[in-house]
Amino acid sequence: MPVMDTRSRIIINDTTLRDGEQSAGVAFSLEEKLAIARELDALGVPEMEVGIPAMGEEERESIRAVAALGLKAHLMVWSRLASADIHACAGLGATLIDISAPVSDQHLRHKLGRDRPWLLAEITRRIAQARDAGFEVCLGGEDASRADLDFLRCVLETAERAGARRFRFADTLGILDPFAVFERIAALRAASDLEIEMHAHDDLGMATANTLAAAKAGATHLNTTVNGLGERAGNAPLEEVVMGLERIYGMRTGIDLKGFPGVSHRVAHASGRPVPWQKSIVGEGAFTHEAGIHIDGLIKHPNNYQGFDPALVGRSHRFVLGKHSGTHAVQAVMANLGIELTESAARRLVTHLRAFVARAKRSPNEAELLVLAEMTCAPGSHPAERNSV
Ligand SMILES: CC(=O)SCCNC(=O)CCNC(=O)[C@H](O)C(C)(C)COP(=O)(O)OP(=O)(O)OC[C@H]1O[C@@H](n2cnc3c(N)ncnc32)[C@H](O)[C@@H]1OP(=O)(O)O
Ligand SMILES: O=C(O)CCC(=O)C(=O)O
Repeated sequence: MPVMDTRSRIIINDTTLRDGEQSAGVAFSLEEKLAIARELDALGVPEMEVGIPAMGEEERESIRAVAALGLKAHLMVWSRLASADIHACAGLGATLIDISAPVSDQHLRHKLGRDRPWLLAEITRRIAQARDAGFEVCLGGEDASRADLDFLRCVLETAERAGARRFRFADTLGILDPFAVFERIAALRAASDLEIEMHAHDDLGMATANTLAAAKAGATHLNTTVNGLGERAGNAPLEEVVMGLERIYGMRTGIDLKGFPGVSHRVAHASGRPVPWQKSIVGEGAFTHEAGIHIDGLIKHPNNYQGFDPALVGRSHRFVLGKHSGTHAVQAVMANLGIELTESAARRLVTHLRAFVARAKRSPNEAELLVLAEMTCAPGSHPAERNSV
């Protein structure tokens, strides 16, 4: 098993503006595209895939506008394995091109109506064309997960000979698991000097794990999208991949983790795809606690119930009271509202809380909590146990 060199730096190639926008029904306005590009650049994302020039003049204009921002990030454009597509990519200000080549027999036969020899010859021709147009070339291996591994080795060899610098391994349908990704990327790593970029989809909920497995097997570049936005079930989320690399493997990506909430909010708003409440890192619930034992543990020492400090990603712990609250949580939350409760008053409040949540199917807000506290401490309900502060 090849061991990843944790001193090397993995390059994030974020494709929110290409595969992210391919999410059904999503269309960024020019202003939204520019704002997302600026924000990703400010976070230190080193590469961005910013669009598909073959789509037409409006798309090309938006790519020119992103390039005109003069960002630090290198810009990539996406192209089919077709002369006209590559031609459309020229002169827009992007330095990198991803030329997408379907590499599985399924796609070759049943999508393009072609065969393997045709593909190898076409790869050579189109990479030469893109190099002549001044591009650094990534050959995109569409449906690489279903491609024959020996043929894939041939594809990489052909691409390298033609002047490509990178091969993108696309798990187009999101069908691999991390062990299979590791094996395939390690095999290609051993066979080729090309940069290797992993492009994962989340159809089986494996996108982040597969992307990290690729990094461990020697991939040099990883595709991400903010919030995991993307085709069907989406792509590997930027925030998860970066945190996984940094926290699990100790690899620095150079990306400002504290900027995740801001860019997540911007992309959720621009795409009209809200972030699920429980979504890791950027979801509202990711650092929200109700369970009594957890809140008691967090009060005693944060490391009891945190895998990493939420401040690292610009977040903080939030305590809510509900069905699963314990007395320590009740005392802590009420103290924040200026009400000191004895343990026995807190116990009675827990009973009121449970009744409230069973009725309302949600946690009480601040005003409702104060009413519950009043009920708990009302005459006949041991008022001596409450000390307003
Ligand atoms: C897995 C991925 O994410 S790949 C990226 C997919 N992204 C998109 O499709 C979004 C943008 N797409 C578009 O705007 C349009 O599909 C366009 C402009 C690219 C093409 O539109 P059209 O010319 O109307 O073709 P249409 O989309 O109907 O069909 C796709 C054509 O591209 C061909 N094609 C598909 N992939 C490739 C490829 N990698 N290389 C060469 N040809 C390809 C198909 O075989 C088909 O060709 P055919 O007409 O000879 O059968
Ligand atoms: O560049 C490529 O070929 C990959 C395209 C893609 O988005 C995918 O296969 O999921």
